[in-house]
Amino acid sequence: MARTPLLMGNWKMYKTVAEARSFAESLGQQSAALVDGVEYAICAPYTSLHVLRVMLPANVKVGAQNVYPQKEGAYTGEIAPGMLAEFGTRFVLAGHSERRMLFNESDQMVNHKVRAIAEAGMIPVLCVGENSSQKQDGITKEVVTGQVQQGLDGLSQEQVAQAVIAYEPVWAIGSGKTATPEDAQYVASEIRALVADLFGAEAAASVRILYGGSVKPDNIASFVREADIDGALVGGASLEPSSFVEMAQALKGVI
Ligand SMILES: O=C(CO)COP(=O)(O)O
Repeated sequence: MARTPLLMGNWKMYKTVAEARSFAESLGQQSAALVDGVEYAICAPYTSLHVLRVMLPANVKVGAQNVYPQKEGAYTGEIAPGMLAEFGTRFVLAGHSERRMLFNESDQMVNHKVRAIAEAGMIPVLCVGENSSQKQDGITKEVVTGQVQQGLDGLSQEQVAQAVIAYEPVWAIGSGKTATPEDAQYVASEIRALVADLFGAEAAASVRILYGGSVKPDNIASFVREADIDGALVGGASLEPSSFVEMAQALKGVI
């Protein structure tokens, strides 16, 4: 497969700097178990980005979970893309369902963030997914492709080729329930087909699509084995170095 698989943790609002340091130390001790041929990343709270950048093994990249889409200005409490890029942040999440729901982020705001992240030279991770009532109504494809179309609007073909899209069904997040690999593959294939329509075949062949939602060491391989799923965005199971390493090991057979 031409696309490098990506195992990405999303720590959400967990871990102090001291806890992040001890995670990085522990992962460093086990770094030989991080199989080659996979790209690794941890999206951490802003406060832990620096310690992770300094202490994580070299093959584990640092990501942020949010950003404000302005270069600078009177935006009390916000963080600009350039501030993240300055010390080596590689990925930034945009449009995670928790931000869409709890902080009322619209598709338009998500799109501004995606553009600002790409313009600052980092890789946007556009998060999309249907909620349970949308799933029951049978409109998963419409919801997800709508979010992707609006989220990527205005990016260049090259920026889309570099980007990451995370398909996370809202009902699967933190619930212990997952999509079936077949359903996740179907949605991922629809996302890739839409990217091909909007940005061309080359961008569609390069963009990485992750599955997220209750991914664990014992189920990650079943998703990443699917043709259009290039990795996983993992919440709870990314918090312990041991389960992060177990997920890396589980990918051995499927890359
Ligand atoms: O929201 C998620 C990652 O962004 C998924 O969280 P869980 O892996 O804890 O279900």
